[in-house]
Amino acid sequence: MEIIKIHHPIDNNFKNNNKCVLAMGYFDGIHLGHQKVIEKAKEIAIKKNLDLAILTYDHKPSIVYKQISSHERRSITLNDYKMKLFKNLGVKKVFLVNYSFDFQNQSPIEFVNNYLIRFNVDTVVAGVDHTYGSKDADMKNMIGYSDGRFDVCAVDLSSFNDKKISSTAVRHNLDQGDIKTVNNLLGRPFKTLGLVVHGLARGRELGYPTANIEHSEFQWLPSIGIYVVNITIGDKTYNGMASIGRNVTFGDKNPITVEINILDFDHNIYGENVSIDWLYRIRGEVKFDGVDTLINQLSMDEKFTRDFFNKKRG
Ligand SMILES: Cc1cc2nc3c(=O)[nH]c(=O)nc-3n(C[C@H](O)[C@H](O)[C@H](O)COP(=O)(O)O)c2cc1C
Ligand SMILES: Nc1ncnc2c1ncn2[C@@H]1O[C@H](COP(=O)(O)OP(=O)(O)O)[C@@H](O)[C@H]1O
Repeated sequence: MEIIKIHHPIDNNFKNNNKCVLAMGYFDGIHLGHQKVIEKAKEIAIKKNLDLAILTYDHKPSIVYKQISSHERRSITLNDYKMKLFKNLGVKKVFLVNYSFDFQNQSPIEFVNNYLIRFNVDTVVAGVDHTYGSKDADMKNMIGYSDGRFDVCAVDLSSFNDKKISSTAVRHNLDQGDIKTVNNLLGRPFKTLGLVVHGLARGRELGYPTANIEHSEFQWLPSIGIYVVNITIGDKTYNGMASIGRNVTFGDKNPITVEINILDFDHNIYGENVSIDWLYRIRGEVKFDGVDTLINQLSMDEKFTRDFFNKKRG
């Protein structure tokens, strides 16, 4: 898969040689609704024997419109992982556009002429509610802007349990810690990438060593709580139980850390790049009155986690 980074204004000489079917969107999360849009584009591309391409943006378009908090600034899928998911969906080419004030300030017809025509589009596919800049830049009007030069396909919104599937819904459920719903909306386990760093070396004294995972500040994480996870190191995947929290038993002012005790595992993994699949929320974080009650709870969490994986297998 080729990734073409574009800064506005796009080079006058830019021309994509192969005709393509283009799916457009920021696609944060690549949830089932996004997948339906990309699958539709893929279906058309296969039928017409053309390349499947994506037009997406390097950061959230909303940062151009207003000041957003560092909490809102985060994404469900960071760019590297997003590109991997596109590749898995059969995408040949990604046009990764720097979303800036000048880019969004183009008129819709300028956007079509500057970008879509240069991308050599045969068909443009997006969700019915997709917009691509200022006023009137919607999918209904796209047919007029195309002026017969390409086809336009607006894909109906997908729903789950009668509710619209959206990135907002995924983020809301992450904030609620409702991983089961998150994973239903994504159609796969929610995944984050991170690096194993040193903590306070308290875990091994508790009998539950925990790999401390450093994340990108731009990664949207599940809310504080205890979760069943899979952790992948290299090409091996292990079962584990994770804590996202402030380790409140040891003080109220600790920073939020992500820590994972890996079951049936005993190895030094500092410095490993790992990926975590978030599978189930066990409970909230509790301030215990001492180390013994925390250890007792950890052994119950371990039992819950083992049962979870045994049931999955059975
Ligand atoms: C499954 C699991 C559940 C945990 N639950 C709690 C909890 O409810 N309350 C708490 O204060 N700490 C909890 N912890 C965090 C431990 O306090 C933490 O792992 C320990 O302080 C080790 O920290 P260290 O990695 O800095 O050595 C939990 C950790 C794990 C792995
Ligand atoms: N079962 C295990 N789960 C997690 N980490 C383990 C395990 N066995 C060994 N380790 C190693 O021990 C480290 C965690 O030990 P811990 O005492 O909690 O120290 P720290 O506070 O530095 O994380 C991990 O980063 C990893 O290198």
